[in-house]
Amino acid sequence: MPQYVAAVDQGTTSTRCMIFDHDGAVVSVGQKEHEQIFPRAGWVEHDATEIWANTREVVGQALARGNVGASSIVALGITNQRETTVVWDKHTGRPVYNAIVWQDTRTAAIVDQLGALGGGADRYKDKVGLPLATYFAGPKVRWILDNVEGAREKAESGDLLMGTIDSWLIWNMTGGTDGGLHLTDVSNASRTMLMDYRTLAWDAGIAEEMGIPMSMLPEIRSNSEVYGTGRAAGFLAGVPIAGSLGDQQAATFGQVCFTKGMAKNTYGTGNFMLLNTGEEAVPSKNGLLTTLCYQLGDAKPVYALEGSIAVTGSLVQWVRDNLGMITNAPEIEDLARTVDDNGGAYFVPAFSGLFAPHWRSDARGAVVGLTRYVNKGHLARAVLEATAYQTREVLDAMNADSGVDLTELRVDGGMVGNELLMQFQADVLDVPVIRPRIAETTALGAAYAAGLAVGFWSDLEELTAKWAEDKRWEPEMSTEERERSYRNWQKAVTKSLDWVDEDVI
Ligand SMILES: Nc1ncnc2c1ncn2[C@@H]1O[C@H](COP(=O)(O)OP(=O)(O)O)[C@@H](O)[C@H]1O
Ligand SMILES: O=P(O)(O)OC[C@H](O)CO
Repeated sequence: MPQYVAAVDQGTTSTRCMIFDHDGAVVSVGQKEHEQIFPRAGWVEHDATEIWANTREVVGQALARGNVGASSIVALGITNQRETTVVWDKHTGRPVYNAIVWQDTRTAAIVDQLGALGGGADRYKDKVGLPLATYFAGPKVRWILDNVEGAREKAESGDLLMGTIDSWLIWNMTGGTDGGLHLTDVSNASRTMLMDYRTLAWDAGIAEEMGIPMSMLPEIRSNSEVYGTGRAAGFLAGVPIAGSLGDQQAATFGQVCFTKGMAKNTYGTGNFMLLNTGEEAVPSKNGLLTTLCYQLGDAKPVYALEGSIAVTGSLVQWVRDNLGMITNAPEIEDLARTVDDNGGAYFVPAFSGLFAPHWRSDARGAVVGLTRYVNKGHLARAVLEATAYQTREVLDAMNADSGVDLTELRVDGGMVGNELLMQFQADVLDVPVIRPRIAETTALGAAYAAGLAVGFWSDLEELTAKWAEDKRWEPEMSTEERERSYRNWQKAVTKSLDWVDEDVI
């Protein structure tokens, strides 16, 4: 009987289940979008209960579409939108508040207060590798405990659990209120601001400063080991849950960036470039994050430098949903191809402030360079170019921090189907951009981690041999044009800064 590995990819916009065979080929897919909740400007929430229901549904869809029985699944891997935070009651299994999403900026005041204790944005950076920013999970827990009636008392009496989405799903999959396992993995834990990246243990001092009782925190485990088995009704009963990675680390794993100096860039809701720095954690001087890349069982952890960009594909969604300029995301390419250039317009999508390499929560979106000449086509170009320019900022920081001069960039994610963007990206970076044959690298990476843990695949060499190039874009732009347009982008960024103050929501 053929055997398979399943992966659940719980992303910002949708939840997917993908079933892979031994060659790493996709056998079937189930997918469902969930509601994006925007209660106020800058706030972004998900219903964690809906996410768990969707997870069960898409697993059922994938099994049915592939005509695969649960008994043929040798392992399940999980990968997830990172930093998005759930706090739930361990007796009822109900979240006390919606999940606060990674893009949400409501913790700006908490973050400022913590920085004011000394050290500013760098207060915890030496320990956790991250600047104080609204992006990360710890301050989101603090906000829930401060703002949801009764939550702090319950947390202090040990009745509440916190987790990123991996923890929430694993707890539910393994039985929930009936003995569900409360754990997370090193990659997700490294996004909380609560884990010391050297010891891979929670830092009690930081948790205390953030007002988070240690009893809420999950146990930290490696990315590839059998954590437990599926126990929830109707959910892969008895299947080993054997891999868990944050989605960007999973994509790095799926792109087989197993060697120091290899990097990938994922183009989804946001963009995330990760460079494998080997067993050495490299502190950043240029606005990048020092983060866990992966740890396989008892092996030494592998670290990464990461450039996180908050808004890339979600700008295309915004153009579709809020402006109605297009009816689906790929149409932006057709619109952009109606003109030859951006007509002088630059779009800085600082909807959640600016992440790497700026970390400016006071920034907000700006379109500059407008004249009566600019039309919809030019704006569509400016929207796509924003992704490429933000990636250039991150790549420059990556080269400066690591001393590695990247000679090519492996790409994946929903936006890499956009050929115009991929060519412009190669032009702006002046390095070739390469798309792999299996573009679903996030789910693949989680499947690889789970399959390795149960011996379905033997080692990293076997996985490396499965990677194959699909398409490559070579730089074509003149140096003069590249640098001229990039200077304009940098000027546009300055116009988005210093916008939020007490009068501006
Ligand atoms: N052809 C395209 N051109 C531009 N953007 C696209 C295209 N196809 C998808 N996108 C964008 O990519 C994102 C979806 O990518 P995906 O990797 O599925 O995201 P996530 O994992 O973050 O949910 C959406 O934000 C969408 O707007
Ligand atoms: O769900 P994605 O693919 O947009 O990824 C979100 C990131 O993990 C946020 O850090």
